[in-house]
Amino acid sequence: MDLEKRFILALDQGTTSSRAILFDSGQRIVSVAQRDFAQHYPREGWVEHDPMEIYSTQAGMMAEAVTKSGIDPRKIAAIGVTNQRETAIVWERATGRPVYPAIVWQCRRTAAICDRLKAEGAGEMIRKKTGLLIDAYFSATKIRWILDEVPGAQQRAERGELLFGTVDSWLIWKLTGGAAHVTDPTNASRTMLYNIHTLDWDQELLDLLSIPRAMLPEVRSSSEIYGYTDLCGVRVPIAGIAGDQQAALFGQCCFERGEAKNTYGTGCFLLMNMGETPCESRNGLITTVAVSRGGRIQYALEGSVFVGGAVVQWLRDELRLISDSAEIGPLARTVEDTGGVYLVPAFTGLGAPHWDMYARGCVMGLTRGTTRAHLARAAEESIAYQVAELVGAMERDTGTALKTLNADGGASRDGFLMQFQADILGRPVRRPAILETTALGAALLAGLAVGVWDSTEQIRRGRGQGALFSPEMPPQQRERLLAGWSRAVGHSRGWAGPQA
Ligand SMILES: Nc1ncnc2c1ncn2[C@@H]1O[C@H](COP(=O)(O)OP(=O)(O)O)[C@@H](O)[C@H]1O
Ligand SMILES: O=P(O)(O)OC[C@H](O)CO
Repeated sequence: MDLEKRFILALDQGTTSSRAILFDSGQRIVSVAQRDFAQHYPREGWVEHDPMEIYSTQAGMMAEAVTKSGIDPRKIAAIGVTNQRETAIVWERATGRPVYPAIVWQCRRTAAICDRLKAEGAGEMIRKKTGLLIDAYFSATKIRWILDEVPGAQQRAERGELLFGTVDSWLIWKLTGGAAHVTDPTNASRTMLYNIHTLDWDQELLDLLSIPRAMLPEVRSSSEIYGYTDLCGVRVPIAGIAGDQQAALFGQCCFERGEAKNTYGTGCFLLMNMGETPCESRNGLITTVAVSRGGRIQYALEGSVFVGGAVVQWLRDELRLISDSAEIGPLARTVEDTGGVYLVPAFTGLGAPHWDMYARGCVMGLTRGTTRAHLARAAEESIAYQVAELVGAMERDTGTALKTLNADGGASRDGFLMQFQADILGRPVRRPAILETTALGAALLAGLAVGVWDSTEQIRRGRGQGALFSPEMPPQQRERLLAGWSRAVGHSRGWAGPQA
């Protein structure tokens, strides 16, 4: 019997769904299983997930992807894990029970803790050590909130009874039956507790937020065996971890300094590989770890937009303007422009480059003639404008122009969006043949650890061609539209601030 281990299973635990994708050693998708899970919005600006549902959907999809493929699980060489980042989970070491729902990266409940840190003048120290700006986005203040609000949690954490993890740690702890409490630098660098220069949890930051070190996972590389799990009756190593945006960077073959990608998922995340030297942003971007592999670390410059494809979901689920996400592009195409309408989807504040926790969404320029097609188009365009702002900031920081934007993620299926993105950037947008670059990145990291692939050069050689969208919009029109966008953003700023 041929039992050559030439398949890799990627677990892609995203903000809105848990996915498992089986790849073969030719980097081709063999099977996909995906399930959405519940989003909880208990108060204005709050976002929570149920950690048990994160785990059960992910474990279910893992088994389903294997069953669907019909492949003998003994041929699966390893599992790679990639995940929504920053989302904070605290659970009991003894029972595995979460003490509170997962506080999701989008959640704004810790804005007041962030304001306090800023007022204490911690911003510069935090930026220097972590590469981040103080924002409710990152995990640290979410952990602080749980330790404050769950009775007895601080004392229990100090006694070593509670564990913290981002979603990767939580899943791996569950999948290994509590044997591995680990993470990797790409996830650790999103917590605001990890020093990206010493590559360790930072005691000064832990003291600042009174977070006991005993809660934190061990930080290992992004590509090595962390432990084993039972996959359909077979013991399979878990051998890759990366936060989803860093996984997509790797999955897009951005292995070298200067290579960049933008993922259009729930949010939009532009990352550029900066090589082995971290680059400090002066334009509202953050510095983060791109990957840690074979004793080497690479850094990335990142621009994070909180609401990207999520604006499409909002039109579908809340406004009910469309019944399926795929309808938005064709609907937007039915009008030549938005009729002067701008939609700023600052539903959970604004991320890069504005970093305004108190911004809220607005629609500007409505007239009697505004139709649902105009609104749909304005929503689509808002995704591209936000990404254009990131590209501008990145180009100012690095002093080099991006020749082509590599795109991926669920909303990059949308041809209208890709074309408008190319138009508004005045640069071509390249979409790869496999849009599941996040899962692919995790699979590659795991496969490299167990010898399915030998090198990144081999991986790059194995890539097919994708689609190219070339800019067609005249420059004057582009500038006029971008100026309108800036004015609209101005109206959304500070709306829900402490004075409001
Ligand atoms: N055909 C489409 N056109 C526009 N947006 C889409 C389309 N298909 C999916 N999306 C959007 O893409 C997002 C999902 O992308 P995905 O990469 O799966 O996200 P995540 O990993 O954040 O859960 C959703 O916000 C959805 O609205
Ligand atoms: O779930 P996604 O793909 O939108 O990614 C979420 C990010 O990791 C948040 O930083």
